[in-house]
Amino acid sequence: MATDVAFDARHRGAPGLAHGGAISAACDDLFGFVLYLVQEIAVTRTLTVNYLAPVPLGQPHRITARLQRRQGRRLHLEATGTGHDDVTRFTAEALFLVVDREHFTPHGADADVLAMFNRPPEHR
Ligand SMILES: CCCCCCCCCCCCCC(=O)SCCNC(=O)CCNC(=O)[C@H](O)C(C)(C)COP(=O)(O)OP(=O)(O)OC[C@H]1O[C@@H](n2cnc3c(N)ncnc32)[C@H](O)[C@@H]1OP(=O)(O)O
Repeated sequence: MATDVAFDARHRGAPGLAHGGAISAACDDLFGFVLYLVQEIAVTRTLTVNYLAPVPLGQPHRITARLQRRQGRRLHLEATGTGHDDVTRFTAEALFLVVDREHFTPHGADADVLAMFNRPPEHR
């Protein structure tokens, strides 16, 4: 699974650079899309981002994510963020835990929860 993202002024941390939280969110979000490929309902338990180099605003980066291994309910995912200049500026590792649909039903409208399992959400 891959996405191209160019962080912009909304994601600014230090002047001219993307905030680490925005980078982390982008990785977590893409991991959520990997779940559609592996056909598992799961949520993030841990997320570790390795910030290897500053990420300039306005420069497209390709984030690729994949399931690295599975161990029972535990899904180990990994991601890499690389600029068009071939510089890898961040990587991420996450542990997702498989949950039942009931994990979501107390919090969202039934139709919204059902729709989430039928198709990926609109890309934001
Ligand atoms: C079909 C396609 C559908 C796709 C759509 C999907 C939905 C999309 C959603 C989009 C999402 C997008 C992303 C988002 O934004 S997800 C949003 C952010 N995440 C959350 O809100 C999750 C909040 N946390 C929880 O709800 C609970 O903690 C969960 C449900 C995760 C686990 O609570 P639960 O009570 O169930 O489990 P447990 O605590 O007994 O642990 C279970 C097992 O795991 C082992 N363990 C725990 N920690 C670690 C660790 N650090 N290293 C190694 N192992 C660890 C633990 O020892 C145990 O092992 P075992 O004893 O069983 O052997």
